[in-house]
Amino acid sequence: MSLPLTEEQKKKIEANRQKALARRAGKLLAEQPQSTGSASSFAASPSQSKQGPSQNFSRGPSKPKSHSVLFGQQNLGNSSRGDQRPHNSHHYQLSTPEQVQRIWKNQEMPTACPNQGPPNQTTLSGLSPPLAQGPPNVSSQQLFGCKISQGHPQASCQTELTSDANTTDELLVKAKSSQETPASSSSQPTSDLELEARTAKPSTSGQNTSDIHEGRLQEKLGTSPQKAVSSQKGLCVREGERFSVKIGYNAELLAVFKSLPSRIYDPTTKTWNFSLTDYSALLEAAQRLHTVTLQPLAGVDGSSGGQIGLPSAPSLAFVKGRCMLISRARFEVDISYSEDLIALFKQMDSRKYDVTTRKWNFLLEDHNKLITRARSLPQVQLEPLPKTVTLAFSSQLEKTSLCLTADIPEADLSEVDDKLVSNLMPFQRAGVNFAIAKRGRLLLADDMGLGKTIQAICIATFYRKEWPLLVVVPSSVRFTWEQAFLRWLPSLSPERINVVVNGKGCLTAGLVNIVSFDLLSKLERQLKTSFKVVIIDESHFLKNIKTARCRAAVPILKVAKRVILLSGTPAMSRPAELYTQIIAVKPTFFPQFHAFGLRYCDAKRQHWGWDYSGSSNLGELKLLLEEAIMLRRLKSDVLSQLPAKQRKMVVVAPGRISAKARASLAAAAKEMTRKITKEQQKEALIVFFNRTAEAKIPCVIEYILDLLESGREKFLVFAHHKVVLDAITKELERKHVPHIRIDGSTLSADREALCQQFQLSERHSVAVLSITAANMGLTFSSADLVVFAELFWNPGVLIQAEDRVHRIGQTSSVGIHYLVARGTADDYLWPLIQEKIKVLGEAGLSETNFSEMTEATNYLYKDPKQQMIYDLFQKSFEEDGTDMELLEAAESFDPGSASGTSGSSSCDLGDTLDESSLSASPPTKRRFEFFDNWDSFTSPF
Ligand SMILES: Nc1ncnc2c1ncn2[C@@H]1O[C@H](COP(=O)(O)OP(=O)(O)OP(=O)(O)O)[C@@H](O)[C@H]1O
Repeated sequence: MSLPLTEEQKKKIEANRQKALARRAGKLLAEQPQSTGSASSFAASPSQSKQGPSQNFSRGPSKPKSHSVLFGQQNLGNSSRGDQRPHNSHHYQLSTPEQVQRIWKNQEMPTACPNQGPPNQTTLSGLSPPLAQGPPNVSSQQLFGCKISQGHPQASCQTELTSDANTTDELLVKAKSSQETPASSSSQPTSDLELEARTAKPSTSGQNTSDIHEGRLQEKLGTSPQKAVSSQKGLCVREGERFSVKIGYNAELLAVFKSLPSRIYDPTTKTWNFSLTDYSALLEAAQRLHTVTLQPLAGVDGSSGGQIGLPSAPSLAFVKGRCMLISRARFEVDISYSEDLIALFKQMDSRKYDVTTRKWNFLLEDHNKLITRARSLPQVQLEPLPKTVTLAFSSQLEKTSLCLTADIPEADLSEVDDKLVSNLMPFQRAGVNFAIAKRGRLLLADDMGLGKTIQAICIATFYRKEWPLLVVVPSSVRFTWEQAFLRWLPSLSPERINVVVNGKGCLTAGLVNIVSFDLLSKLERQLKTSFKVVIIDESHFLKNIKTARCRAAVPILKVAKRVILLSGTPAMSRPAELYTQIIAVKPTFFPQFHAFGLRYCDAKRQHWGWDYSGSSNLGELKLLLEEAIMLRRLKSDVLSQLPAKQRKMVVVAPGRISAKARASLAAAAKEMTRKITKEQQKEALIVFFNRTAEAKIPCVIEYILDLLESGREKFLVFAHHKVVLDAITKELERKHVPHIRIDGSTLSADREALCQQFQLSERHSVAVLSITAANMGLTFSSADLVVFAELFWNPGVLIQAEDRVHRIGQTSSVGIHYLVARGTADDYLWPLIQEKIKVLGEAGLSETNFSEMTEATNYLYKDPKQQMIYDLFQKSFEEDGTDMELLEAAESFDPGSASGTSGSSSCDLGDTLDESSLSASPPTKRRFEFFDNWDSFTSPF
């Protein structure tokens, strides 16, 4: 109990109170006898007593009397503008920049505050990270190592705040003298000086610093430091509907924490947090602990006694929050309750209150007005929308259009080849309009298979006057792009297209230059002048700035006038992956990654640096990207415009076929053109067919790996030769890609189970299937892509195989990719298939038209020998029994053998496979189940 004060004591107290230290006052309070319970009231803002989470506060018995005032004010003027998030509020702040600098110089510890500038950037509010509360089951010894480093495992035991010690000590001495009497807890308001003294000792663990100072103080006073260090200081910090306690490890307090029902331990900040309903109980329990002094929530008194005659909390209430975009037209304010702010909100004509989120939202045109007026409220700190957002939506900020979609004008495409323009589907035309409205800089992120290629060619052609054009693509699709240019731009002569095939190629040899990512990084130094128009296919390949491909592409994109990025999966797992693509399109958007990371990657400071792997404010990010950079349509959005099946001929890179494989192919082709017996010719054809399989393996694997890297999750790969099936499965195993395999050796009983396994799999999955053994009777409708690694001479079988995914249960448009390698048997098989389909179509037996994909394949049969081979193919595959011979040859083909139907060693297969992948497999039970099922030529739908 306090003794009555004499007049003289009161005067002395009044004189010194202005310089008293908060810590000392807290200590004195902790030493006061506890009062008995009575009904508590929240002395914080009146608003809190009327509305908001505080309405739910449980009312508890008596509380410490002056904590909330002594610690309740913060030096608001020093708050960093970026420091908006309640859970990052800082509790010890310095009064002057000089103090800040002095302290910072002595402070090497990284902070845990995500609201700071980039790593190593010194800012005021970074000075006081939350005190580390010992995690469960971790002793203080383990956690802190030594006393001074308490609060942060990284803290140096040598930490000393020498530079400001004199100033602080002086204040402490004065404070001490003022506290010689119990009147130090008197009812006078806390002065600025007192606050200054209190806040002049920031540290990573508040307590450490103050302990040092108090230790010095005790030394100066010749008293024992025992008392000064006996009580551990901490404080409560409001975080929306909850509050956290920032304090070093204290076993007794930890036991209290664990007794509270709403407790949550946050391992990132190493603090405990609680529901406000447990606030009174916690303060009361902490009050009983002699080893702990807890600063209550700013402006809130959870006790019955409340304040010790000091001004009540309304004037101390302080709220921080920020604006978030919630649609093209509106933004929302995310902030805790403030009566003044609500009054301001109510002045806004466009105000709306969302009862679900319990937040207010406004038209964008009210944004600037609201922010300006909120700045005049001293206890409100409202962060505006980021500059990038306000710039992107500047027209709405001036005057909000209520239109929820941007008005995109129709582009004039009269200069673009009519063949292309007239073939654009309506949504593709809209995509081209969007791109041109964005002046040729965009990320076209349409779902896979929606025809990004045709749109990109159209957009690039709109800027044809600025060509030469650079097209950077995954290596496996270089020739597919060449085909697409030839197909859609008849005005472009084939010689003007330059596909760079190796490191000796020239990047600028054509009007259209197509290069792989990897070759670009080798050849980019060739560039003397910049490309003004650049297309990047699968632009998510650039997601990691540290990769060679990204380092090569980004400088080219920076200087290009038009940048057309294409990706069906621009970010596969986290927003951070979008960053390079965003700055490639708009370098002025978030020029520093850290700002992007703070807002959209939930950036968190860890002991090793910043962690940007999270995600935050995704709704706003999506709106921002869609407004300024990105166009994304899903298949489901445009399904009515899509055909049920979209076939694509993928010309696989001939460069991948090794010289030796090519030589053996040429030898086999030559053999077929010799005047030999029918039997010999057939044998030569089988060799040619087998050599084709062997030669295609590296290209096939490259293509499959590119698909996986592009985010294709589930697809079917059909092949015919066992050696191809083996190589694919081996590679998938090596890459740990889940897959199933069904071939001639799979038992009937297992087929359905494997099929179900694939159907139900939610992750990546590839079904590796034999064309002949798995082309019918199985349903794989959970996939929407089929890849034919090899061609098969019987189109009926191919279409049956396609229909494993295109069947009842399929809700999407299905993509079919035929991998075709030039200079192989595919040169003959492909037209053979087309020819057969044509005949069937004429007979009304097929709606399928393969030829629509192959208009540009006019390289065939310029040579009479090629015609001879084609004739042989035609004859052989029409004769009864040939199928069986070819099938058996495919099954038993062993690339390592020296027989007439094999020959070269496995090292002929190119540079992506190791020898063992092609080793002969044990004999298997043959099972050729296919037969012509002409019914399947008509769509089941
Ligand atoms: N307007 C069109 N007319 C005819 N065919 C089209 C049209 N649009 C797309 N296609 C065809 O659809 C198939 C898929 O197109 P494309 O390869 O451009 O898709 P994508 O969006 O790039 O897919 P992915 O992301 O998988 O690469 C191709 O065979 C293409 O020729």
